[in-house]
Amino acid sequence: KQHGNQSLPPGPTPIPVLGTPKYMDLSASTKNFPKLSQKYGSVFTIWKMSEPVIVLCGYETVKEALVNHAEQFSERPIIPVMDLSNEGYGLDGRRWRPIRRFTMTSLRNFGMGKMTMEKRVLTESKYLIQAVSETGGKPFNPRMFLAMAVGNIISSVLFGEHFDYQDKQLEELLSSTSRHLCNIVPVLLRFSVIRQKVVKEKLYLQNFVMKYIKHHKETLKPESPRDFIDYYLLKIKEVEHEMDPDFCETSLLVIVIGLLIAGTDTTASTLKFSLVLMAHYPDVQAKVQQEIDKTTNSLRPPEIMDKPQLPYTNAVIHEIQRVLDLAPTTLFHAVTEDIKFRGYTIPKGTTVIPFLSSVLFDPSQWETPEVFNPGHFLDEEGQFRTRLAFMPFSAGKRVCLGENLARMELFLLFSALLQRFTFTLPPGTERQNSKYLNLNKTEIIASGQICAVPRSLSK
Ligand code: HEM
Repeated sequence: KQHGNQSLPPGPTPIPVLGTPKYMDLSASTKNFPKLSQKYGSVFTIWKMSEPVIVLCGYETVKEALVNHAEQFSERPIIPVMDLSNEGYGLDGRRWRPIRRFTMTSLRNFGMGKMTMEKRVLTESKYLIQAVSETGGKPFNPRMFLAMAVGNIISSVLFGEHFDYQDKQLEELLSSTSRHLCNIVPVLLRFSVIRQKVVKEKLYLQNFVMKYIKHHKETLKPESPRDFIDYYLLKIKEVEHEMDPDFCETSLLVIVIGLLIAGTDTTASTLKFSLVLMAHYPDVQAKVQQEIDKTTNSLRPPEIMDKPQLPYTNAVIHEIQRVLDLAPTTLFHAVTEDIKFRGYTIPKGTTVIPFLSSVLFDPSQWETPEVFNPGHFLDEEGQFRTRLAFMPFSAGKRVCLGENLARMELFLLFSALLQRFTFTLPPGTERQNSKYLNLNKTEIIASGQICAVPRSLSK
């Protein structure tokens, strides 16, 4: 197809002005994109009105773009909802590079010191276990508890706050962040998002976070930063002599809100899906429990240092993330300059969609792509093996900034819960196969119920 005098990848013919609206409906992308890819190949063009949008399919293609041409594919198109009030500072704004670098380093620093990230997660897992045990084995939807646990972890990291599970503030915060994320991650599209509402939620989040920034400024001790806001405030002081510093209170506010939105519902939904899946696959669950019992001797919750002794558990968590495919079209990318890719020309600024589903289900990469199979991540000796096509966090310069935290949360919370409880389907509910589970993810995450039957820990 000709766009100007350059050759774009092929694709369905756009309707003048409207483009290809059918294919811009991302909630249908898992259905539509494979068909388009079959017809036009692993790189094709769809149209958002009169703007071309390039879709990348399959492990080889996505890797070639995001990893081999990482720099060129590292830009973001402007997402109006996100751009509303961030004044160019957000992680998708013009100034993302230094802010992203700083944020990653500070999150990594929480791996050290008194209150390590692991300790924060382990502390929270106790509250979660308590809340789950109070359901007394009766059917319940664990979604809210999981969101509260994960919300508490990120708020402890960002501003040192732990909320009680009954606290209305936490509930408000969670529903606010979750409605925001729905705009971005189609599998989480449960609520109809009205623009006005988004603006209101944003204001709520702004006021909420501003209160903490104010309090932190008043109580900051430069020699002992307590959390992310403290680190950031110190950085602001360090660069305040600069003419137009990237680090200022506006960018702090934008980043903290961004982290709250990106860091809560993603992990909580993955955990929710994990528990329901375990109820549908009792053999897998029993094997995980056996491995955990053997390693921890039934007494203490699993820790990160146990991971090498828990290859099966680790494989199960990876396989859950693969089949969940939480962000099928990830966040949009854009190219930094005119580039040649696979014989085509993609003009500077063009939106690019790396279609992660097509990587996580790529038949050339997975033995049984459509089937839940922890064996994908195990070698012949039953040891854990990484797979290059495991990209639920995407890849390259824009790979999920919270990947380490998310993986730590998934491992610690999932294994702590399975150590204490056996998750079963409510009486009268039938077990389902991979196909059903694949087709009903949104429903399962939103409203699926399970029972948590306490296990008797021997010794
Ligand atoms: C299971 C949990 C999670 C999944 C599956 C996930 C997945 C993703 C994906 C696919 C992207 C887009 C990458 C791209 O553009 O190619 C992303 C971006 C991002 N994630 Fe996550 N994420 C998770 C948890 C978290 C957590 C816990 C945090 C916060 C601490 C977080 C913070 C972010 C941020 C800030 C970005 C934007 C990065 C940038 O634009 O430079 N995520 N995530």
